[in-house]
Amino acid sequence: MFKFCFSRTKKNFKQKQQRFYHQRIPEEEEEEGKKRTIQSSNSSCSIAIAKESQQEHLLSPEAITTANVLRKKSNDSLASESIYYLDPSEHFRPEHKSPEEYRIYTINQDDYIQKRVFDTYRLMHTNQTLEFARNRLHHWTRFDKLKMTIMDALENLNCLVDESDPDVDLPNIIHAFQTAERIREAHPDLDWFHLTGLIHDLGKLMAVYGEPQWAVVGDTFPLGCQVAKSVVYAEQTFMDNPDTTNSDYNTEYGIYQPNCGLKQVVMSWGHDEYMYQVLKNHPDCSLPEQAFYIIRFHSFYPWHTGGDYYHLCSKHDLHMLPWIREFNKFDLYSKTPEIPDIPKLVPYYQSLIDKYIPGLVSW
Ligand SMILES: O[C@H]1[C@H](O)[C@@H](O)[C@H](O)[C@@H](O)[C@H]1O
Ligand SMILES: [Fe+2]
Repeated sequence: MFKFCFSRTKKNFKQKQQRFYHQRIPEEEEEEGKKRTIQSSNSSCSIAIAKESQQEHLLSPEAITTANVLRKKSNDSLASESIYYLDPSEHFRPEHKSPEEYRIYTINQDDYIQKRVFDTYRLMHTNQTLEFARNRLHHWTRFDKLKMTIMDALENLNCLVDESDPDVDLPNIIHAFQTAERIREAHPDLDWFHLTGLIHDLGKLMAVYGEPQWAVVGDTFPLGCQVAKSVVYAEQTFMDNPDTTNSDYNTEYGIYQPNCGLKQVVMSWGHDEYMYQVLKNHPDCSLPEQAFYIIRFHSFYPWHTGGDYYHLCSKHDLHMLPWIREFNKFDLYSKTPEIPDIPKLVPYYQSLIDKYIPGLVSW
């Protein structure tokens, strides 16, 4: 049984209050909810990953798997432990944004979201080197961390707020269902596409299990070659990255051959590549090729939206680009304050999981 709650600092909650209708869950109900979730949760998933990091916006894995109280913990000292329930019945909030109001990246340190986004990219662009990405690929593609179904993995996204995203300040599971439902509305017959929308960001699970957000979330970019201008904060955030002064890596092609194809390119390490690898490794995954491709490159904005890096693309990449662009519309513009009625949607998406990615998945 899904329950979508999270606690907020008083300050943040005030901001949120302007955007959401919510309802405080009284203490007894909170306890009740806890019991219900424990009874119905699948507690069998084993966790073999170090649980060292208790980062902001993350709940410890124990808390998720044992109590399964789906709420977000803040490190802010003002944090109240109040639990708020986002009421899914209140659709159609007034303040929808126009397309131009999405993906705003400024260096305004007074805006807490912009500051959070900038800080995440600063860390990412300082620490993502070719060597780092190769190392993380090796680490995460051992698939020896845990075994968990797709639905349980999704549930874990309940406690992750993506710190790189200026357009979402909600747990990522909400974004998953928002994207999936938008695709379903526009392409009712493409059930694999609905499921792709639902799981495209599932690789962010790495952040719940210890990987810092700068190595999980955010737009991706190729390593081992020059950074293009369309990479967000390209001018302000790469000065401390050692690869930018390595003469093997800082030319237009760097280590790559012309039109070698994106599958040859080492991208900055993150949730796209990880989820692609997880699905590729799952023996019973029957999603079509487009789904794999969308999942692998949906965050490569400097290419699919910025128009850079075409010199590394193969014909196949160009052939797949329309799918990425089609997907991107729903991924990006579904980021609204409308909260989908997730429990109601679960049976439909469970049927798609059973069809395309059944069973326990190795993470
Ligand atoms: O695909 C998206 C996109 O790249 C966003 O810009 C980023 O903030 C998110 O982390 C990612 O999931
Ligand atoms: Fe993503």
